[in-house]
Amino acid sequence: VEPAHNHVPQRQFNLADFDVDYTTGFLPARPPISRLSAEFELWEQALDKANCQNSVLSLGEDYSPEALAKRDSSAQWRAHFQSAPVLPTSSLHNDVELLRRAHHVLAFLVHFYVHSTPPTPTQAVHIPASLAVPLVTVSRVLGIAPILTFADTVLWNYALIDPTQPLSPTNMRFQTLFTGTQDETSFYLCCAQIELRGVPALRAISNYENLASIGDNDSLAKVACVLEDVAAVINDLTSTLQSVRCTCEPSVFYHAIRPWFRGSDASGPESPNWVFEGVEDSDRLDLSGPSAGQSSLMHSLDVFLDVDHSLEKPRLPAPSEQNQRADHKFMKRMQRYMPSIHQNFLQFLSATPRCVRNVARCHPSLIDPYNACVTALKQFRDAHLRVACLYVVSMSRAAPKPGCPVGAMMLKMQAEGALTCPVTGESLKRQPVRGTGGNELSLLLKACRDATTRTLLDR
Ligand code: HEM
Repeated sequence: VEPAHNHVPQRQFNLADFDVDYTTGFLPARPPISRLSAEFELWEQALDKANCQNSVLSLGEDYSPEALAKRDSSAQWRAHFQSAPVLPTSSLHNDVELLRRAHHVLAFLVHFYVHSTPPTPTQAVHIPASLAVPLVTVSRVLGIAPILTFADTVLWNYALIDPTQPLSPTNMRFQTLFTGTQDETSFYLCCAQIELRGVPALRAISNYENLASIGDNDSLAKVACVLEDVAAVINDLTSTLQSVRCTCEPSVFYHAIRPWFRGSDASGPESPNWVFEGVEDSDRLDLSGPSAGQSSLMHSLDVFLDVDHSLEKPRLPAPSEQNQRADHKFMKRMQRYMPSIHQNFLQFLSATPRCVRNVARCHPSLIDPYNACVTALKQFRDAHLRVACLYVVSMSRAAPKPGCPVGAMMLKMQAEGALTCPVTGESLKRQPVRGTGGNELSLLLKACRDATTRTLLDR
């Protein structure tokens, strides 16, 4: 019996059906809109006050004199939402660009609201209904989690520097920033550059899916070309990822930018969840912070190559004890933080009748090109582990730099033998280093890397 993948595909694979553009990929081809209509000025004006060089807000966990000087203006900014009306959103529901802008604005406002509040770790953070209800409503229409996502910070956050020129890494800026630093811009830019460089891989995958048949020499040569193109893209993604080190300072990332990203679960399972006032079942919402782990491009590469992060398929070498302790559901869960149409894209891709790993297994000439792709992705994850270690793990262990009052205060307290910080109440015991989604970081990243290695085929 001929394998199923040899037959003419029953389905056309069309990127455009999934709102994936042939030149900009998962980034919208039309630049995201920059303001909602007048009826939503309540939100837009609040964002204006938070999103500028002289923002009225400061990080609640920052006890520097400059931050303390903004405590009153921060409190006033937040108080405004406690008495603000719950604006109806139905006028946005038929326009995906307006819905995305609303999600972007509201999700940034929620993070500004939560993280400008001085922390009280034993008490739940309450998000007022004026923010919580419209955010949950527009999120349900978009089919995306009601929190700041990779889409809000990168995909739906760009603007063209010169609107007469096409989108490119040198012709983009970002509309909303927590810190206004060049480091934050560079971090989003690195992610956007990866999305753009990934587009030829998406086109190659779509060409593969649409090949009339697979089996004859001509079609096998075409599959080998697809795999070579995808491997070249992944190698470039690794260089782009590493280039972030030149433009984004680890201490700025760790101490000034990343605290704004923290989601409801960032301090681990025991910390109280955020409460969305006016929302039923608020405790069942998906509320992890934004992560490039939500990049549909990276998931597309995994799905195309059949990387099994869930440890469901029999692969060798068997997962280590450490791999088994990691959160196997992380990558699957991150898909809920993508726009639903991109989730559908991944589902469609994963349901392919011609999984390229199976095809390569049946055709020895494809094993090397296939393994070269998987090796490139494994090398991306090795490089990513080093970046995450430099920006997160080492920063969490390093003595704080001068000018980092939060870290300095915590160290002083620790030296004096205190178990909890008297100001924030935070435990001073050494905690496992967690990702923005609350996962134990190195366990998770190594498990993702090792799942990639297990995808390699034997020669
Ligand atoms: C300074 C740069 C970066 C740092 C510090 C960093 C850090 C992290 C951390 C802490 C995680 C754990 C999951 C979580 O968010 O909770 C993670 C996951 C992830 N990140 Fe990054 N990241 C960086 C840049 C990027 C870029 C540019 C990409 C590519 C788009 C990327 C792709 C991923 C992916 C795909 C995951 C899921 C785990 C995996 O697939 O290995 N990261 N990252």
